Amino acid sequence: KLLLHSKIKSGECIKVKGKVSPEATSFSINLGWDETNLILHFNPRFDLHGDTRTIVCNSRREGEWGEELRVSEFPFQQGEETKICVSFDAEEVIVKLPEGQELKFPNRLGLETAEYFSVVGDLDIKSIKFD
Ligand SMILES: C=CCO[C@@H]1O[C@H](CO)[C@@H](O[C@@H]2O[C@H](CO)[C@H](O)[C@H](OCc3cn(-c4n[nH]c(N)n4)nn3)[C@H]2O)[C@H](O)[C@H]1NC(C)=O
Repeated sequence: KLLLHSKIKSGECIKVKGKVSPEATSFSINLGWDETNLILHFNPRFDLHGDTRTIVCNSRREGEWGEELRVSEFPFQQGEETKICVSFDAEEVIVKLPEGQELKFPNRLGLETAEYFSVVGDLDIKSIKFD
């Protein structure tokens, strides 16, 4: 589990490199103001809550989850290295997936700076870089 509390400005790209656990069920990357106010909950599920090999994205406002968006691509493999880049502005959050695909998710809270970034679950973090 990694937790960062630092001012993250829009336009910066947060690059997470890590290795997915061999028996991974899911991991989450969360960006927002604090744990209960998230502009991005990025949750690849290998096998969780009835989802298999599905990326679930959502927002969270004062602890309440918003409407989930499910993504068709699933460019992750258990036991493999992965690299994900997260950036955002007042309108949207952009997640660059390992093979370069870009996932866009509305910034439902309109946050222009983020103070909270966490990585949770079955991902063994190798590095976090702020580009
Ligand atoms: C079909 C039954 C009712 O719908 C289900 O309702 C579940 C509960 O709300 C949904 O799962 C939540 O979905 C949220 C995003 O919308 C979050 O992913 C939530 O997990 C939050 C979480 C995980 N973790 C965590 N800690 N450690 C690890 N490994 N994970 N900490 N907080 C999940 O428990 C789940 O995605 C949702 N499924 C569907 C298909 O809608």
